[in-house]
Formats: sequence, C-alpha cells, structure tokens
Amino acid sequence: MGAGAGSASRGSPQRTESCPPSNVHLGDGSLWCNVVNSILSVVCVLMVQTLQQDIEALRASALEVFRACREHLQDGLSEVVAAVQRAQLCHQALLAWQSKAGHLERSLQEVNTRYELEKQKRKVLHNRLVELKGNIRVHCRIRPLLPFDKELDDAASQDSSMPAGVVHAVDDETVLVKCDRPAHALINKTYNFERVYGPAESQHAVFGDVCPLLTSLLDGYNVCILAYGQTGCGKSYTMLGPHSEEECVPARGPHSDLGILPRAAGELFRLISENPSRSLKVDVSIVEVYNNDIFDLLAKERCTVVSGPKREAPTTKAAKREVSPPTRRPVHSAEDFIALAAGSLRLRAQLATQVHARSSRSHLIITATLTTAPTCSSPADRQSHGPPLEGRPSCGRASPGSPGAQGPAEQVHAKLQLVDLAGSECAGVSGVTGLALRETSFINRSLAALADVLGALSERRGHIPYRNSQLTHFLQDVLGGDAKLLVILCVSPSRKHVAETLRCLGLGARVRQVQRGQAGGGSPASRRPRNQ
Ligand SMILES: Nc1ncnc2c1ncn2[C@@H]1O[C@H](COP(=O)(O)OP(=O)(O)OP(=O)(O)O)[C@@H](O)[C@H]1O
Repeated sequence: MGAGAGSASRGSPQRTESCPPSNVHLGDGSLWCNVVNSILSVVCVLMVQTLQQDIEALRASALEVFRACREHLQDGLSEVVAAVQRAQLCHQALLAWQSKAGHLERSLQEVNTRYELEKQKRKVLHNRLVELKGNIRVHCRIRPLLPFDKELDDAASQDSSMPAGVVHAVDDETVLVKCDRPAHALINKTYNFERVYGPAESQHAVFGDVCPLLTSLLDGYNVCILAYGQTGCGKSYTMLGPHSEEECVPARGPHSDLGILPRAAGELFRLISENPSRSLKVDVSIVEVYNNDIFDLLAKERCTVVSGPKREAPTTKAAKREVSPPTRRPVHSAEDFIALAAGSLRLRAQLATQVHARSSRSHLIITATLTTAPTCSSPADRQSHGPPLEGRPSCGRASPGSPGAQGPAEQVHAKLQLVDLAGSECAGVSGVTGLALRETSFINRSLAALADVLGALSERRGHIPYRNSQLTHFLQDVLGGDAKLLVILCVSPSRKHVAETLRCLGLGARVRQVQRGQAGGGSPASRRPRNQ
C-alpha cells in the first residue's frame, strides 16, 4: 500500500487530497472519488450551462442595447442633419441680408458724403455771403406801442389828433421817423438797415435772421449778438423773452414769445447733435457790467447786486492772461443752458424808473464757449474757414478757466456772446436821482464807449478804443477780427422817446453806412414792401 499509495499520491496529488480517511477501503475510495468526480462534473456542466445562458442573455441584451443605441444615433444624426440644413438656410439668409445691409450701408455712406459735401458748400457760400455783407450787421426792431407809452406821452394824451407812434417800418430794410412836435421842427427821416422788424413781427422772425450766425459759430467764428437801445424799448424782450410778472427771469418752456437766448440754446445743441463726431462741449459764463465793474453772476451766492466777487477787466494783453476768467459751467443741453441763465438773471441789477418798471441797470453778457478735442481741423475745414485771423480761434489755443481744461486736451472752438445792454436814458425823462443817477451816468458812458468802438470797427480804423470801458474791453474777443457781430437796435415807437430813438438809429446808420461802403450793401430792389 505504501509504495502504491506513495506512487499514486505522487502521480496524482489531487486524488490523494480528495481521498477518504484511512479507515475507508481502497475499492470504496475509488468509488467515492468517482461519485465526487461525477457530482463535480455535473456541477461543472450545470455551471457551464448557467454561464452559457447568462452569456446568451448578456449577448441578447447587448444586442438590444446596440440596437437601441443605433436607433438613437440614427435619430440624433437625422436631427443633426436637419439642424445643419436649417443652419445652412439661416446662413444663406444671413449672407443675403448681409449683402443687402452692405448695399444699404454703401448707399447711406454715399448719401452722407453727398450731404457733407453739400453742407460744406453751403457753409462756404454762407460764410462768403456773411463776409460780403460785412462782419457787422445792424438790424432794427420797433416794439409795439404799450399802455405805459400812452401814459408817458403827454402831448398825445392832450391832443388825440397826434399819433402816439412816430416810428414806422416802411419795408423790411427801412425805418421812418415822422414826428411833428409842438415847438420843434418837423422830423421826417428814414434809416436803412440790413433788416427792420415792425411792431407786429414775432420773436420767431427775429430769430430766423439770427440762426445763420449759429452756423458760423459751429464753423469756428466768434459770434456776438447785441441788443442796443434806449431803456424800455425791448432789448431784454428780444434777447431773453418776456419775463413773468413776479420775477425778472424770462418765461421758459414752449412759448411763442421765447427770446434769442432760449432759441439759440436749442439751435446750438441741435447743430452740435448733427455732428457728434466733433465732440464739441459747451461752457457758459454769465457776467454783468455794473457801474463799469464786472460781476460774475455764476459766482454769486445771494441775490444782491453790488456785492459778490469782483472781476477786474485786464488792461493789457499780458495782464489778460493773468486775470482769472469768470466762472465757466459746462452745460449738456439747451435746458441746462436756459436754467443756468435763468438762475443768474435773478441776480441782475434792476430798478423801477419812470420809463420802465424793470429797468436793467447793468449790461448782461452771456457767453457760451465751445471747446473741442485737440485735433486740428482737416485741410478741407481750414479751406472752408479760411486762415485763422484775429477773433477766430486757431487750432491749439487752450481754453483757460474751463473746468475740464487741466490738460492740454481742450481748445476753444468759438465763442457765442449774447449781450443785453442796459438802456441808454435821459435822466430828465426817467426821473432818476442819487444812486440811480450815478448808474445812469455809467450806463450812458459805457454805451458811448461801445458806440465809439463800433464806429472805429466799421470804419476799420487802426486803433479801436476797447479800453475806454470795461464793457468794450470784456467784449474785445467778439468785437473785431473776423468775429460776426449782429447789433439789434431796439427802438420805441413812442413820440416821447423820439430824441433817444433818433440817437440810436443814428449810431446804427453810421455803422451800417461804413459797412455798406466797404461791402457793397444790398440792392433797394430786393426790399419787400411792408403793409402798414
Ligand atoms: N416786441 C414786443 N412785443 C411786445 N412787448 C414788448 C416788445 N418789446 C418789448 N416789449 C415789452 O416792453 C417792456 C420793456 O421791454 P424790455 O424790458 O425788453 O426793455 P429793455 O429795453 O430791456 O429796458 P431796459 O434797458 O430798461 O432794461 C416789457 O414789458 C416788454 O414785455
């Protein structure tokens, strides 16, 4: 047994391990082994069968999954194909739109270019026209007869056959003063101006002739519009509009009686918005010249007249650079501009006189300074504007005093000055005494200085007496050079004021005559007759 068992165990160790214990016989042992082997075989067969079934089931489910995936894939693919087709259609539509848009853009550019060229041509023509007519223009406005004129006009009230109104607009260029005063010689004089507005003519008509000057302003010319005349003759009405009963501030908002200031503010911002690429900025300063001193109305805090920071006008060109300029506030819309002006007008010096219950005792100067980025104007611009001359800002001139002028960034493009002068008055007629009489004397003297400057300018004299008054000194930039000046002579039609009216018209005629002599003047045939 030992050797056989040993060899058997060496030849087949598994069988040795699976053999029964030593008390079992060999014949029984092989039987046992066979039984076990059979059982194992059966188990193995069963397991293999189960495994095969599992494999079959797995294969079936794998096939199922594969089929499902293939279906999903096919669905997805067909969706992708549909989406790609849609995208292609969109792309084609986009291309079509793009080409249409490109076409439209090109047409728009062509229209814009043509428009710009036309505008340039119009500007050149306009500037030539203005230059031909001279840089100083004189218009005359006759205000209507008002109830207080009748109260004042003793002669007319005593003799109802004498007309109270003695100043008439014969046509749109001629004023007639016809007056038969008791104990005086008959007055029958005519004066010609570039434009004469009769008593019935609206603020709109007046602004219609002012409007082209704003185009010049945008072209880089300094512009000054100045209302000149006797007290109570409609200067503030023309420049600012009618003021409310309670306040000296002119009426605001949509109003047919709006004066030049609110209309010019609206037109200025409209013109700026037409060409936003120029990025023009507007700063406003407001001063009054009272008793030959300049007061900064934007720096004042209270509604007092003679207090507040006093600004000395410079006396030499060198000194001019050192003197701090008046406060300049940036404005971003016409409404801002008008609100700023209305706020400072409350501070303006006024007094009730026998001629006018709200007589302005100071000259009001509202300045809008247009500044621009530092780039020089294009050659085309320079050609259309002509070379920089005195009075016209040249490229590279920095704007002093501007809130944003710290860097070299800003340059003055042009200045617009709207001037509502205090009225000349005869102390005997206005009945003023004391302090008011002193004011009257300052007003009359500064107006005489202004008349001298205008006379010298229109005669193109070598010396212009700017320094004879703070008023003319302050306005030096806009009086002279190639600055455009419009003087609106405001006159009362009343008999009582005829002497002052004649003086005022005489000054205008003097300026106008010299201008006409030098610029050729207008032809009488072009005048429109006025129905009176
Ligand atoms: N064209 C006009 N139509 C109707 N009213 C007018 C006209 N012009 C002036 N007025 C009225 O005449 C009065 C005097 O006008 P305004 O205040 O403008 O005079 P002024 O010349 O500014 O006087 P001052 O120099 O004394 O300030 C005001 O009541 C004003 O409303």
